Amino acid sequence: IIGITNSKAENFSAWYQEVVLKAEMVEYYQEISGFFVLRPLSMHIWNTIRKWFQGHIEEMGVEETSFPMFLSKTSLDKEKDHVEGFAPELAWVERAGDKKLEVPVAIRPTSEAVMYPYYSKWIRSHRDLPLRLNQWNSVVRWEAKQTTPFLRTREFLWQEGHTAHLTEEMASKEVLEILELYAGVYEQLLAIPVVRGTKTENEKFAGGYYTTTVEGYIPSNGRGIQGATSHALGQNFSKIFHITVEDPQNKGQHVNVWQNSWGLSTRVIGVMVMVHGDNKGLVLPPRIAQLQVVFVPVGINKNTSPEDKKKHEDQMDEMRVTLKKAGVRSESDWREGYTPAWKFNDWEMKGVPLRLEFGPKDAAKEVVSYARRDTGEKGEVPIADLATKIPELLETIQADMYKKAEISFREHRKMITKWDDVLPSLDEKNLVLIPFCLDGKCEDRIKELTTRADDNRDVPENQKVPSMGMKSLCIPFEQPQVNDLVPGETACLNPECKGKAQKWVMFGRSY
Ligand SMILES: O=C1CCCN[C@@H]1CCCn1cnc2cc(F)c(Cl)cc2c1=O
Ligand SMILES: [Mg+2]
Repeated sequence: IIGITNSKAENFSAWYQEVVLKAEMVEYYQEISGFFVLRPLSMHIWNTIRKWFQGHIEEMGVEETSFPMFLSKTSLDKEKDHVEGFAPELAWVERAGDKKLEVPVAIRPTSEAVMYPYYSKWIRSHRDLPLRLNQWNSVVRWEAKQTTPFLRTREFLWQEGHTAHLTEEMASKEVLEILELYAGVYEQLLAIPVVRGTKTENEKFAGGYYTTTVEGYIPSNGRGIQGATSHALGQNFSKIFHITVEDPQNKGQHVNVWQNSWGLSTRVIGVMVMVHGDNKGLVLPPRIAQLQVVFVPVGINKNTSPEDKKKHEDQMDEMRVTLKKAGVRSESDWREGYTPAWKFNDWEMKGVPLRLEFGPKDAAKEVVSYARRDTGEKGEVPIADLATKIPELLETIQADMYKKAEISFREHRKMITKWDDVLPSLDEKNLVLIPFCLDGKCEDRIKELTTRADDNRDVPENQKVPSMGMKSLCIPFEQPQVNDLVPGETACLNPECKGKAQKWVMFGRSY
């Protein structure tokens, strides 16, 4: 059979793996586990994101760089306090050919330690600021947990931006500008809504000052997922790596620069698959679809005369030219020996946003019949109107996909003011907004209190209720304007906590 055999609702992880394989997005790298091949469909999505993001950061004055992919042990030891937690993820090269390396080198898991010694060398005067460099590369983190395509892989493509500023204000302004671009990648390109906020102390980048984040929501299992992060590093790294400039305000004094670092990875593709995919397979938002429209000839068979077939082909080619001029990426599927129905399934599995069926009856009426991949809605478009109606239809599909995901996310963000309502709400696939004291120990306890003893043993796979506890996802910039939380007065929701709530914090089971 072609098509997806796993049901998204019944077995989400099996469904996901089947979709990314059958839609020809990835291949498992059989030789070494945790690594994957990105195939053209995925690379088109990544390159569309890259072009969009690159255009925007160039406007901001960010320049591109490329640093070596290896870290020396010495430079890693400089920041050993924050590296220690990550040590198990580091991949090392100990030998070249049959020669042992004097000093083993690590493959970059991120590039702070590679880049910042050179920031120290290049940044002398405040006129060298702001220094803003970004690199598009891949990094390796030898994950111990189960890997899965796009979402958790031992190597992934990303961009990592690293900037240095004279003042905290200039740095913090950029942190938010970049975060807004990350939100744009999700909301403008991938039709996925995200909540913008700040990470709590427990969840932020330990080496940094504060972390801002865009958080996504996966309706199938009600879990939150970190979309991308934009960190203010404060002066932490400029102290470690001695990146200073002479203070223009008072000569002779040296100040440590204020730094940011920000990253978005191919994880975004996995989020898109999970949010929009269905039981027929991938559903691609038109703006990132390599193939936006596929023409499938119908009503053509062995009884069709050669001249009629030729005429039909010419008409379809003409329509494709019209669409190309209108900026629409389309193909015709003239594969021999496959029925239209087979072709419909195949293109639906690959997520093509819009199918145009064209047969002799359509030709006689001078129309083409369409079928939307997101809703299945069918209709007709006069051939004469293709150049305007098809781009409009694609934009409608893009907007409707976003709207559907936005409603689903909004309806599954619940403000909770009674502790006993938390678990039932999580079990209904919600994220929760709770009055929280912001204390890291309290957060640890909340995770424990919401971890269900694994009494799922005898429950069939698709009824298994996740037993994982809830983590904080972010402190949303947009705080609910209700008087259920008076900062410093309302109690923290954790029944064991004596503290006072400071903020509404979004918690949930998460990736
Ligand atoms: O998230 C970003 C955006 C782009 C630039 N970097 C930051 C922070 C990265 C944190 N992080 C994340 N993972 C790591 C894994 C490691 F093995 C080591 Cl040694 C360090 C880290 C580590 O610092
Ligand atoms: Mg990690």
